[in-house]
Amino acid sequence: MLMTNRAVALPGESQLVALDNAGIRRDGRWLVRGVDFSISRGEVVTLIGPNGAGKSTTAKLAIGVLRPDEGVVTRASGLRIGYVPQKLAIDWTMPLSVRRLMRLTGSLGDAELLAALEATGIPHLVDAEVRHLSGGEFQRALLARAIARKPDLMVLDEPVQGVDFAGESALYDLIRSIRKSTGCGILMISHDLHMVMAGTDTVICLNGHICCRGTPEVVSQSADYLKLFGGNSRSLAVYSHHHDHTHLPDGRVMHGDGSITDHCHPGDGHHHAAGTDHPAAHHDHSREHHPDERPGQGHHGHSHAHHASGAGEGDGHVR
Ligand SMILES: Nc1ncnc2c1ncn2[C@@H]1O[C@H](COP(=O)(O)OP(=O)(O)OP(=O)(O)O)[C@@H](O)[C@H]1O
Repeated sequence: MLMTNRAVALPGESQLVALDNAGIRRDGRWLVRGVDFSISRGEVVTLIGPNGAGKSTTAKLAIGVLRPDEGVVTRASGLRIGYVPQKLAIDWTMPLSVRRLMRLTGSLGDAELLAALEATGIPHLVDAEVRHLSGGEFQRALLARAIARKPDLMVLDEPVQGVDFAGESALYDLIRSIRKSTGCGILMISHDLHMVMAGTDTVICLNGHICCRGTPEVVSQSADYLKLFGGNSRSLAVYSHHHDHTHLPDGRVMHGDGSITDHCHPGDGHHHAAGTDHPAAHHDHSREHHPDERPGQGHHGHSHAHHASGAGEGDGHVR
C-alpha cells in the first residue's frame, strides 16, 4: 500500500494537486476512501455531499493537513495554498483585530492586507475586533486572508456560511473573478449546488467515496446525485446567472457597458450585488429545475497516480 504525501513537480504544468485512490481511516472506519481527482490551474472543482460525507476531510487531504492512510496525494512543489476552513479554533476571550487575524498565518504588508480586505468588501473593518464581526463579515475576513497570499490553489470550505443572500452571490462572484484574474485553481465545498453551479467546472458528489462527478449539469441529473439529494429542489436548481449590472462595494452600480452610476437605472433587469451592504439589491436569479428529467449518469473517470506531496498547510487553528 502506497501512502505518500510529498511535493513534487506534477506532470503537466498546470496540475496543482492530485489525489489518487486516497483514503483516511480513523477508529477502524474509513472516513473517505478511493478518492481520486485533480485540480489544475484555473479550474474550479466543487465537492458536494451530505453531512459527514467526508468533504472537509477530502479538502484537508488535498492541502496536506491530513495524510492519506491509503493512496497518494500529490501537490506541485512550491504550491501556495489559501485555505478558508469550515471552522476556526479561536479563543474568543482574547482580543484579536482583523489586521492580526490576517497576519496570523504569515507576514503580510499593509498594502496587500488592505487590498485583500477591499476585495472582500470590508476594508473599514481592518481594526475591528474579530469577536465583534458578524458571521458574514467574519467569512469575508477569512476569504481576504486566503486571497492575500496570492495562492495558486484556494481551498474554500463552505466559504459563504452565515453570509446573507446578496453577500453570498457577491462572494461567489468575487471568487470567480479571483480565479479569472489570477488563474488560481479552486477547490470549494458546498452543501448545495444552486449558487456554485455557474462557476464550477467539475462537481464531485461525495458520500464516503465519489458517487458521481462531472459538469454541474451532468451531476445534477445523475442517478447517484438524485438518490442523495432527490427531494431537495434547492439542491437541484441549476443556477444560471445573467447580470446586466453589478453593485459595487461602495454602493455604486457598474453597468454592462462598464459605466458607473450612483443608482440602478429603472429599466435594469437582473441585479447582482457585489458588496455587502445592499439590502435593496434585488435578485431575480433564474433557475432551471430538473426533478422530472430522466437522470443521466455522472462519469466516473479515474485520475492518475502521481507520487508524493508536500508539507502541511494551515489547519484552521488560530493560536
Ligand atoms: N479525526 C476524526 N476522527 C474520527 N472521525 C472523524 C474525524 N474527523 C472527521 N471524522 C468523521 O468523518 C466523517 C466526515 O467528516 P467531514 O467533516 O469530512 O464531513 P463533511 O462532509 O465535511 O460534513 P459537513 O457537511 O457536516 O461539514 C464524519 O462522520 C466525521 O464525524
